[in-house]
Amino acid sequence: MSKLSEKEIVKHLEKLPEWDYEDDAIHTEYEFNNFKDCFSAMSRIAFECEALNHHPDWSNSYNVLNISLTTHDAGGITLKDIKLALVIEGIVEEEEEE
Ligand SMILES: C[C@H](O)[C@H](O)[C@H]1CNC2=NC(N)=NC(=O)C2=N1
Repeated sequence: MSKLSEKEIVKHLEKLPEWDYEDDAIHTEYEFNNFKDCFSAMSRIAFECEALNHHPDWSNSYNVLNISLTTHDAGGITLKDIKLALVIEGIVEEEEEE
């Protein structure tokens, strides 16, 4: 899969207002009510990543989750990153509503 142009990335990020684009990756940070909710979201995201065979660079500190997405094989941002970010948004939205 080839990497997206900067113009294409900016266009896709219109659907992902909480995500920033920097250094050939897209980034966001989530703050949950507590560690349990954060880890629960991480667990659900992990299974989706496996299903998509596309994995995040992420870090967790107590109730905060930082996620960066890039396609290592392509050396930049591809549709796989946009798709996974949309899936992650859906999971986090559900997690926050529970
Ligand atoms: C063989 C290669 O590692 C796999 O196709 C997948 C695994 N998960 C991946 N995840 C991400 N973010 N980028 C990749 O290029 C990638 N490649």
